[in-house]
Amino acid sequence: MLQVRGSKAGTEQEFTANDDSGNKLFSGRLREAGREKGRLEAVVRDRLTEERYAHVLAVRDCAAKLAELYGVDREKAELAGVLHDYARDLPGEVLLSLAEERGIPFSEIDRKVPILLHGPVGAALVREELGVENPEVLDAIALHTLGGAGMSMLAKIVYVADIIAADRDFPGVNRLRQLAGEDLDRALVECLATTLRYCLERRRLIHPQTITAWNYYCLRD
Ligand SMILES: Nc1ncnc2c1ncn2[C@@H]1O[C@H](COP(=O)(O)OP(=O)(O)O)[C@@H](O)[C@H]1O
Repeated sequence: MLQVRGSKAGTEQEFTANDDSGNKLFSGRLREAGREKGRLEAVVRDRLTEERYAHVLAVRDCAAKLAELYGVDREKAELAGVLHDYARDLPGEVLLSLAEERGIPFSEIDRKVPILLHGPVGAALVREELGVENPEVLDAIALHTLGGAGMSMLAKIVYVADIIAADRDFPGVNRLRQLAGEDLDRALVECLATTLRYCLERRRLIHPQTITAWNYYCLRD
């Protein structure tokens, strides 16, 4: 479990967290977000629908298990898991204007499907609002929907966990879960394939970043 220490000061709380080696992952002042003092989850819960919050907890737990399995820092995996959908319930026009204000690049496809910006915008917001500083955690949040070339182990774990978490239910998910327990890179490729197949079958747009990721990992297979 992510250790987040909170100390009440007026209507704000000071949050800090360290990784397994004691390095600071983040510290920041947050407005008091709920009755569970000191719990980052409460901050996230207030931003999301009930269903989305349940998904976030499932991704956190799945990412923690994968991190243990693959020797990745569990605290970072839990932090990225809890925060990955921080911007997921913001309206499309808000995501676009937040991206524009922060100089986050976006394409014609992002303009058409602005929800695809919730990863990079979420990463920017958790840095600004929660003081999350760890670049690997921020990167994992930014890449969790579209993937990308040269992902870190942490980013791969969060990407895969988002697709195979306990709340997900679609044909083939159990095979992906089994694969994730055996070979993270193969699981990543199969999860990318699942997303691409999903979009193709519905004749949806496909973001080029996911195609870049697909080609990158297929070339390395
Ligand atoms: N690479 C992609 N290109 C285009 N659309 C995508 C891509 N990846 C995901 N999507 C679509 O974007 C929406 C949001 O994705 P995501 O947040 O991962 O889904 P979910 O709501 O299941 O958590 C979904 O409708 C999904 O199908």
